[in-house]
Amino acid sequence: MERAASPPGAAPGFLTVSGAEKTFGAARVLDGVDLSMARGEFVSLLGPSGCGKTTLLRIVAGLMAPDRGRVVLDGQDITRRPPHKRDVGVVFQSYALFPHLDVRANVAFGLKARGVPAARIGPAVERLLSLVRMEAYADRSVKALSGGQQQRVAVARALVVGPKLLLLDEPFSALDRKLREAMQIDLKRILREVGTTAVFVTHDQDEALAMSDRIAVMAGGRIEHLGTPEEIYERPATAFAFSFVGLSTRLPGHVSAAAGGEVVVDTAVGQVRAKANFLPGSPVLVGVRPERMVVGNALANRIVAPLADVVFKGARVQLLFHAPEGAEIVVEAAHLPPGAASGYESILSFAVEDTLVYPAPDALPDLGVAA
Ligand SMILES: Nc1ncnc2c1ncn2[C@@H]1O[C@H](COP(=O)(O)OP(=O)(O)OP(=O)(O)O)[C@@H](O)[C@H]1O
Repeated sequence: MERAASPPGAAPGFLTVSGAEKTFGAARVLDGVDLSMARGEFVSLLGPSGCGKTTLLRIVAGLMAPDRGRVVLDGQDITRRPPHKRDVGVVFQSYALFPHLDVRANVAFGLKARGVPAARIGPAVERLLSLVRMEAYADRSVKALSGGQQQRVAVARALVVGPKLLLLDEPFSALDRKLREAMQIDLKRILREVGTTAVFVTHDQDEALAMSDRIAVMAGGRIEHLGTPEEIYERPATAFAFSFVGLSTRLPGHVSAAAGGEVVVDTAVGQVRAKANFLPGSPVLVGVRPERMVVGNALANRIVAPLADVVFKGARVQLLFHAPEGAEIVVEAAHLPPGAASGYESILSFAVEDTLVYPAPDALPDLGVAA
């Protein structure tokens, strides 16, 4: 997977949000958020509807003041600075272009407003139009553009003034899937070329995994895990992050033995071992990714469950097994096991190292409205 890497040796701290809190009435929407980003980095805020992503973005943009906390950009405390004095560009889901202006005038707008001489505006606008591949549409009214084209113009308009930071709030959510994927690749290329630091709000985990240097998984006004896509997927820090990102098997259980950094967990479908530290008797949630589980007894942890359903995914198949108490076991395999049919009792196995264990949430995590 190719990602725009942060410049070598770049330390976090180009953008720092510390202790951000925001309450609306009785609702605490941000509950002490800390976020530190390196120059040139692309970070996605990922989480279910209402978790506070947009509120955090608006605080960084200066469109809303935090009740507590600070925002520092490139060494300057901008917490109380108005939006237009922050050097921050914003692209929203709705394109918010000026409908009475053509594409070129929309992109030129920010430079004109800053009193940049006309001789410098022309080349800057042409460069941005070429970057977003909209040169051929420069004279067209923005009303005569498709959604994807309008969003390209919105990105060009935000970048033309050379902001230190670009904030994007679900910019592709109105686009169909194919166009959205094309725009993701394009935006990555554009930001790499300009080297702009960006914060990207999405509730679409595939989008976050595909685009980000790091992802901040948010829930209930907090960042649950901030890490690279690989870290977030392979070693999520919390049961929520594990459950929200990717498909997963989640089995409730109790620790029956613990020694030397390893635990044994009793689940409704069998005993499993994992590398973790919990006291015996602790209620836990065992987690396994679908591609880490195999049909058959090849690996050390073995459970038995009946096959409930098969979902063909083209090159792969997803096998769904039922565990008691409503838990579902998901296995991704290259092909259907011979003789597999609904109700077929199977041994499923997975490695001790691939078995994740979390403190049992009060209830299985509420994933909100996923993409
Ligand atoms: N100005 C406001 N006044 C009152 N409540 C607000 C205000 N802005 C946001 N909220 C509430 O704060 C919570 C978090 O909103 P926010 O827009 O940050 O969530 P989000 O994670 O971006 O969700 P979504 O993906 O649905 O946009 C929501 O419950 C929302 O209703």
